[in-house]
Amino acid sequence: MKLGIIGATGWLGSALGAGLLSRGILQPGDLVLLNRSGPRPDYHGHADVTWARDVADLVAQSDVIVVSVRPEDWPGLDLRAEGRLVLSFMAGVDAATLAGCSGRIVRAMPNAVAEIGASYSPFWAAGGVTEADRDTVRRLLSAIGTTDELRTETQIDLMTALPGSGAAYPALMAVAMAGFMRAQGVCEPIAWRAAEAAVIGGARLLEGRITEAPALLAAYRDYRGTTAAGLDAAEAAGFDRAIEAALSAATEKARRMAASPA
Ligand SMILES: NC(=O)C1=CN([C@@H]2O[C@H](COP(=O)(O)OP(=O)(O)OC[C@H]3O[C@@H](n4cnc5c(N)ncnc54)[C@H](O)[C@@H]3O)[C@@H](O)[C@H]2O)C=CC1
Ligand SMILES: O=C(O)[C@@H]1CCC=N1
Repeated sequence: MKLGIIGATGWLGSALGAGLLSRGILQPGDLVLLNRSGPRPDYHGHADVTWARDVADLVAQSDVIVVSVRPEDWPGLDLRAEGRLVLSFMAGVDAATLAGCSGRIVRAMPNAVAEIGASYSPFWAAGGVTEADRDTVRRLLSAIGTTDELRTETQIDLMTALPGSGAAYPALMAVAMAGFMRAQGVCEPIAWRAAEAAVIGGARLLEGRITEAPALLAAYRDYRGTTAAGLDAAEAAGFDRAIEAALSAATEKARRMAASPA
């Protein structure tokens, strides 16, 4: 299978290319790449990939096409992909808009954790996408982590808001936590290490058992110690409401982008 990646040296396109090659899912000769800055002598340690001249050249050489450009760059792309499977990573560009390229459309929502092969990238398939296409999509997405098929396209906007945000909310928490420590006179490196202990160490304890989060919270509350006091104060200050507002705002933004394409 020849895979064309439009935006092959961008954040996600590059992570996908790296994952496909390092995991041996595709060979360098299977990749047809396009970016705006032109061919590079080395693509993740490989010289023998194909660099397309333009979008039409990429389509002509590819069976499957990944669109990994920013949503605002979609209208200028002029993608004509009749008979091809088109896998879009774009937030807020819906299937009705993508249908203009005449390909078989799948939308996936990866995240920046693709960089370390641990993205959760759920996908949704439009009409006309075959079971073989779905297998292809699962195989491609396995290069950057895990996936599930979603039943409705509207859920892509929700996934854009949550897993799509990648490391953003952990980073937001880390900045607030380290900021508190510094404000209390803790030196910079120790403030960051303290935040890392809570954000990364705590997350590692939950890895693979996230459904146990409510039980873990209950255990801290039952302990009736300092953490229980902190949890109560966070809730009283609107922690849940802040998360809800964040996810609602991001989902709404994705929906607005789809409603009025650039
Ligand atoms: N970065 C993230 O965390 C996430 C991004 N996405 C979606 O993935 C898509 C890609 O995002 P990023 O990789 O972050 O963007 P990026 O800006 O890092 O990469 C996009 C690349 O596309 C290239 N490009 C733009 N127009 C082009 C054209 N006409 N021909 C060839 N190359 C072109 C740009 O030069 C750039 O290298 C976006 O649509 C975004 O909504 C989805 C989930 C998470
Ligand atoms: O912030 C963004 O727009 C990108 C797309 C989806 C998640 N991250």
